[in-house]
Amino acid sequence: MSTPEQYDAIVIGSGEAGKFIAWHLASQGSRVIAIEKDAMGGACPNVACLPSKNIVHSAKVASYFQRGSEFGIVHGDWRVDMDAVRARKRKMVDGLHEVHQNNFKKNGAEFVMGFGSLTGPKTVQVDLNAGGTRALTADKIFIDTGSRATLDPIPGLRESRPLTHIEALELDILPDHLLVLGGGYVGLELAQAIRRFGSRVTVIERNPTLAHREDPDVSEAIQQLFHDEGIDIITSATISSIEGISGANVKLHLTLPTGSSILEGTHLLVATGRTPNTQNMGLELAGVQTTPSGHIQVNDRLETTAPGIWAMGDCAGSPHFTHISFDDFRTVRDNLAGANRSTTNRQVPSCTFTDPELAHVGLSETEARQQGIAYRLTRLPMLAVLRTRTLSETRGFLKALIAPDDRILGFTAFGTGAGELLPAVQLAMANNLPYTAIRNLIISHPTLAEGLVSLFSAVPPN
Ligand SMILES: Cc1cc2nc3c(=O)[nH]c(=O)nc-3n(C[C@H](O)[C@H](O)[C@H](O)COP(=O)(O)OP(=O)(O)OC[C@H]3O[C@@H](n4cnc5c(N)ncnc54)[C@H](O)[C@@H]3O)c2cc1C
Ligand SMILES: NC(=O)c1ccc[n+]([C@@H]2O[C@H](COP(=O)([O-])OP(=O)(O)OC[C@H]3O[C@@H](n4cnc5c(N)ncnc54)[C@H](O)[C@@H]3O)[C@@H](O)[C@H]2O)c1
Repeated sequence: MSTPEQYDAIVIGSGEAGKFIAWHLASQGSRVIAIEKDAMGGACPNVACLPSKNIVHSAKVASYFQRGSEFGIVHGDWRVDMDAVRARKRKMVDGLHEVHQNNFKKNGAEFVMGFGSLTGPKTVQVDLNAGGTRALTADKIFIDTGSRATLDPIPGLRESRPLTHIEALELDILPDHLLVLGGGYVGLELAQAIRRFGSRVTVIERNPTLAHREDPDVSEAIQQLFHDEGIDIITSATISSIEGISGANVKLHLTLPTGSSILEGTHLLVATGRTPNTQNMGLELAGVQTTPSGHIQVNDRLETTAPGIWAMGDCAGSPHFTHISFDDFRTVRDNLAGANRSTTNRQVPSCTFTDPELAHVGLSETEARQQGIAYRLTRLPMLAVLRTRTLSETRGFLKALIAPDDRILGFTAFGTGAGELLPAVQLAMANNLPYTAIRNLIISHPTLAEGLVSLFSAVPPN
C-alpha cells in the first residue's frame, strides 16, 4: 500500500460548510484538500436553493403575464419556453461554478472530484471520478456530505423513476399533469412554479394539511393560495403502491379517509424529505458513530465521536438549510481558533419561497402552547401594509408572539417579500430587545418593513 499523501485538513463534500472550511483553512496557510463526488460547491448552487429560486422567479414572471391586464399591460400571445427557462437557470449555475473555482484558486485549497471514504482514524481514500484512487492522511477531517431526496419503500415508487428536485429543475418540457408527493418545502415551491408555467398539478400529502408543521392559520393560508392557483390538493393520503413510469403515465393507489382511490398523472415528483449521505463512507473504520436516522452523531460543537473529525450541515442532522450549514462552518472555525461556540439554542430562521413567501423565526403559537409559554399575539393583515397595495400583492399576514417582559418570542410572515422582514426581528430577538425597539423605529415609507411598525404597534397590553 502506498504512503498516504499528507495534508493538514481533508474535507469530504464541498457543500456550504465544507467549502467554507476548506477556503478558510487554506487561506490561513494550511494544506487542504476538498473531495467532491458530484458538483463543486454542493447542492445549494447546483441543484437546490439557487436553481430552485431561479425557476420560481421565472414562474413569477409567468404569473405576471397571466395577470398582465390587472396591471394595465396588454400583451399578445405568449407562451412558456421551458428550454429557455432551463437555459437561464443553467447560465446562473455556470456562473456560480466559476465563482467557486475562483475561490478554490484564490484560497489555495486543492479540489478533487471523487468519492471520499474513511479507511482509518486519520486516513481517507478517494475513488477518483476520473479513475484510480488516492490515499490521504490529515490530523483534521471535516465531513459535509449533505443529503439526498428520500425515496420511501412504497411498492413501485423506485421503479416509476420519479423526478426528484434535481430532474424537476432540469425539465425542458411541461408535464401534462404533475403529481407532487409531499407538501413540504420542496413540494410547495416546485408545485406552484410548475403550475404557473401551465401544468396541471396535484399535491399529495400524508398529513391532514400542507405545510403541516406550521400553525393552523398558516397552513390554511398556504392551502387557500394553492387552491386559488388551481393546484389540486389531496391530504391525509397513504400511498399503497405506484404503477407506471414518470414521464409517460403514473398511477398512485391511495388510501384516503373517504376510502381508496386511484390518481393518474404523467409525471411524479418526490419531495418527501431527505436522507443523509453517510453510507459506504467507512465511518465505522474511523470510530465515527451515526444516529438511528443515519446522521453523523455530533455534539454541540459539531465534533463527531472520533477525535479530529467534525461533521457539519445536513449529514450531521443540523436543520436542513444552507444558512445553518454556513453557521456550522462558523462554529467549527471559531472553536478551532479557541472559542467556545455551540449550536445549542441558535436561531433557525426559514423562508419557503412560495409566492408569496412564508418566513418564520422563533416560537410558533402551537409550540408556545405545547410548552406552556405565555404570550400575547399581535397579527396584521398584509393588506394593512400599504406597500402591498401598490404591488397588488395583498395576500397574507404578519404575526408575532410577545412575552410578558416584551421580548419577541416568535415571528411569522406570510406575504410578499416576507423573507426580507426576518432580519430586523431576528436582531431584536438575538439581543433580547423589547418589541418596542422595532415599533419605535422610523422606517421608510412605503416599504414592506414598515409593516413591522404597524404589527408591533398592535401588541395588546399585558
Ligand atoms: C430543492 C431544494 C431547495 C432548497 N432551497 C433552500 C433554500 O432556499 N434555502 C436554504 O437555506 N436551504 C434550501 N435547501 C436546503 C439546502 O440545499 C441544504 O440544507 C444545504 O445544501 C445543505 O448543505 P450541506 O453543507 O449539508 O451540503 P450539500 O450542499 O448537500 O453538499 C454536500 C456535498 O457532498 C457531496 N458528497 C456526498 N458524499 C460524498 C462523498 N462520500 N465524497 C465526496 N463528496 C460527497 C455531495 O455530492 C454534495 O455536493 C433546499 C434543498 C432542496 C433539495
Ligand atoms: N426554502 C427553503 O429553505 C427550502 C426549500 C427546499 C428544501 N429545504 C430543506 O430541505 C428539506 C427537505 O425538503 P422536503 O420538502 O423534501 O421535505 P419536508 O420535510 O419539508 O416535506 C416533506 C413532506 O412530505 C410529506 N411526506 C413524507 N412522506 C410522504 C408520503 N409517503 N406520502 C405523502 N406525503 C409524504 C411529509 O409529511 C412532509 O409534509 C426541508 O426540510 C428543508 O429543510 C428548504
